[in-house]
Amino acid sequence: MATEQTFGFYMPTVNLMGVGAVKEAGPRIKSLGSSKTLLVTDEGLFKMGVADEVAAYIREAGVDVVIFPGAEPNPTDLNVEAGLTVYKENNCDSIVSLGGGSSHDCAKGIGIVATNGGTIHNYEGIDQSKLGMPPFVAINTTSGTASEMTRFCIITDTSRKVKMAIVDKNATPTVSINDPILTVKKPAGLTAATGMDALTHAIEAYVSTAATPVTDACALQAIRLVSKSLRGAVANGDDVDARNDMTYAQFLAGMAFNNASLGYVHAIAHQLGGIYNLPHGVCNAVLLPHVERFNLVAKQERFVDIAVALGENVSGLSTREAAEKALTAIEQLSQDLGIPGNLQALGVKEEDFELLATNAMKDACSFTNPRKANLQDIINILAAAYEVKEPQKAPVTI
Ligand SMILES: NC(=O)c1ccc[n+]([C@@H]2O[C@H](COP(=O)([O-])OP(=O)(O)OC[C@H]3O[C@@H](n4cnc5c(N)ncnc54)[C@H](O)[C@@H]3O)[C@@H](O)[C@H]2O)c1
Ligand SMILES: [Fe+2]
Repeated sequence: MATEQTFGFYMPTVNLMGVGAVKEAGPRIKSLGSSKTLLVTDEGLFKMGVADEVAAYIREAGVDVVIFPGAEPNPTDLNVEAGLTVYKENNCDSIVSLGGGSSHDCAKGIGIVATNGGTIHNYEGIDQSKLGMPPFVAINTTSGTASEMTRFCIITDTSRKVKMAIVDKNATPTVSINDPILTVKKPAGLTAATGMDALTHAIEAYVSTAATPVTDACALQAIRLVSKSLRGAVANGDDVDARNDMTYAQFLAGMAFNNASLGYVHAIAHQLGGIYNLPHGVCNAVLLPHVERFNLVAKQERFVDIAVALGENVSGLSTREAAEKALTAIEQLSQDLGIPGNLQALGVKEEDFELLATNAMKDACSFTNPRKANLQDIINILAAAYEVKEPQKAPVTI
């Protein structure tokens, strides 16, 4: 008889998509009862003037704004502390995050500690907080992490050099906003990296031990959209149709992994981010074919579905041959996008493999990987991903 297990489905209450959606930020935060909001963003978007533009929409709606541009890429516990101080000193009563995963996760960290107290380290793991965050509108600009709609919050513990995975229903924003126009200025390298992050979310969710028919539908459509439009979005950033497809792809992938969770790609990538501060999407892209080669025996039929969703012709092939097509399609996509071919090119050191593997096995994302690995298996995956292959001609700058 099957073991009892309940599957939930989490996402924000309201999710706004499409050209012009960003203008809704003001009315939405106002309607949540706010009179003064903390706008959490990163330095890059602040310097580009995007934060001021969004602040103007919020002020137009009659809500005061304090901008905190202190979310660093791979945001840290120190960023959360600094943002929390600004939130409290200014008596803010809500949060708006603007940016990619780093801004949203930093903002979630601020929100969780603002209502629950303590420090962000207290909330590592699954559902460790008691209270919901303040009213929270998340505006996405990267089409990758889907953090604007997930209950995941990834914060680097600077003393341990570990990315803490905080998976908490209370970390879900109240409203998510995806306006493809905000993604048009993304450079090709960032588009490639964040797009591969979205693909990794979809694939890890599809082969996860917690997948359901609902998450499967989201994951497969996300993979189809990435296959259709990621190359185009990287080749021509002004292609709004490709950008729009990628906002839906990353959102659908978010719906999938927010509920089915992830696997060893993310569990290992979090450690690479924590130790070397590397871009999250690039780490995932390099690890993805190697982890899924390890996973192949666990879910062969599912890899056939992935191959088909990636546009591969599998007719006449055995299940095993067709499943392999998923791996070659992933590698071909990475190569077309100019993603670095191996971990060595990213500056990863072989002497760190054991520490990386040990910490990856403790990461909350590892629990739903379809094939159980021991320490040596993870070290072997790292070693395979480390090997030198053809150097890539980058649009990806790391
Ligand atoms: N919470 C989640 O569900 C979740 C899921 C996956 C990854 N993550 C985390 O998210 C982080 C990565 O986030 P990310 O990949 O979205 O990137 P990011 O937020 O770190 O941003 C990277 C850079 O892109 C710039 N940028 C952002 N939007 C831009 C735009 N439209 N035009 C030009 N430049 C732009 C930023 O200024 C920044 O310098 C990592 O810390 C990762 O661990 C979180
Ligand atoms: Fe990710």
